[in-house]
Amino acid sequence: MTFGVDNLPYGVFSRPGEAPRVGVRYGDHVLDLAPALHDEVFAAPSLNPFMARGRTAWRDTRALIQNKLTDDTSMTERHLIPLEQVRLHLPFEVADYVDFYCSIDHASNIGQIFRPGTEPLQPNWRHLPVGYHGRAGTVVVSGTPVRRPRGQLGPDAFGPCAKLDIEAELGFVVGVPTTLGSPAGAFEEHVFGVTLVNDWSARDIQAWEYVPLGPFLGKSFATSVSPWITPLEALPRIPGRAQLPEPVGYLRRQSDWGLDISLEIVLNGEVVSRPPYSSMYWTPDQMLAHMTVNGASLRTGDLFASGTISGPAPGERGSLIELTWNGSEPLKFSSGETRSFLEDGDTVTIRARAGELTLGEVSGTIV
Ligand SMILES: O=C(O)/C=C/C(=O)CC(=O)CC(=O)O
Ligand SMILES: [Ca+2]
Ligand SMILES: [Mg+2]
Repeated sequence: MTFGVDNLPYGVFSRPGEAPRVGVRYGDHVLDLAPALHDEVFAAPSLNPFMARGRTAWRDTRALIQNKLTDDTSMTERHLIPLEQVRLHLPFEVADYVDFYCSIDHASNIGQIFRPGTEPLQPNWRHLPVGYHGRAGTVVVSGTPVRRPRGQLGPDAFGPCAKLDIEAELGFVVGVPTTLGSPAGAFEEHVFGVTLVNDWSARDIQAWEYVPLGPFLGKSFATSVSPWITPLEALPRIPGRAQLPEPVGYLRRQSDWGLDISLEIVLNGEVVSRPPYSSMYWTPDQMLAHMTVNGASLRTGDLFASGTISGPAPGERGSLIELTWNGSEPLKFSSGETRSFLEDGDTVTIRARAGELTLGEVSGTIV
């Protein structure tokens, strides 16, 4: 089964006229958790109250659901709702949103495109996971239409973005908060699970506005996430890749948090790229350590994303600006159409697998 008992991602769903509540995906059904487990925490319209309970509760709940689905089938069948009957909502209330820049291949490509003739990686890049704070309020669930942004495109140019792009990323969702002034503990004590992210980017707005403070309006108009949060516990882990120079103390890895996740980017029904998460330079435990080393606190519902996932091969790039080399090498489709950047009506879907496990997909159409 595609979404079997080894997977069990969490989401928020409703049927027409019903209040949104928490469920778990099982095959082509959603298990309605509040009545199935007799626990009102799942009657909430977001995962936040459950995520705040912490790792022991996450583990116990997962084991309980697995037992009920395998042993207690008559009981659970009453609470399994076919997916086609439900609407899926934003699964958690997004507290803060941070976006990193952890792919060495993406950073090298973007450096060459935006700063030709200079060293593509900035001097800090191998010493810390570079990131910026994004806009939590414009994180939307998969399926939400994305309106082409307008803005300043240069000194005397204002209008609709002409270089609308995607960024295929993995997002990490925080369950357990910290208090202001104390750095976070172990990664697995705080992070509940992962979601696929499309960090829509207006390259022309970005290129003009972002010096020297970083991305602002070029990325704040919409960020899409998948409706299903895959629990960390379900994901196979691998060692992170070698890092040179060795990172400073607080960034040294304590355990393996590399993830062997294979992504696919689908544009109007055709696969245009296959980015491998295993090629990321900085691992998510390092992102969390960096984000909190100054004493900044975490809140339940914080989302931090990996940054665009690009592998070393041309067919593994996680954005159109890289895949088309800033529009100079347009993509060709079987219909004969070509694309440099997104046009109105285009639909982009990012999907992923971790070994045998399927992750929920994130999709959006430009309007
Ligand atoms: O290096 C630059 O000038 C620009 C970088 C990006 O646009 C990438 C970004 O926002 C972070 C990421 O997704 O990797
Ligand atoms: Ca990004
Ligand atoms: Mg964004």
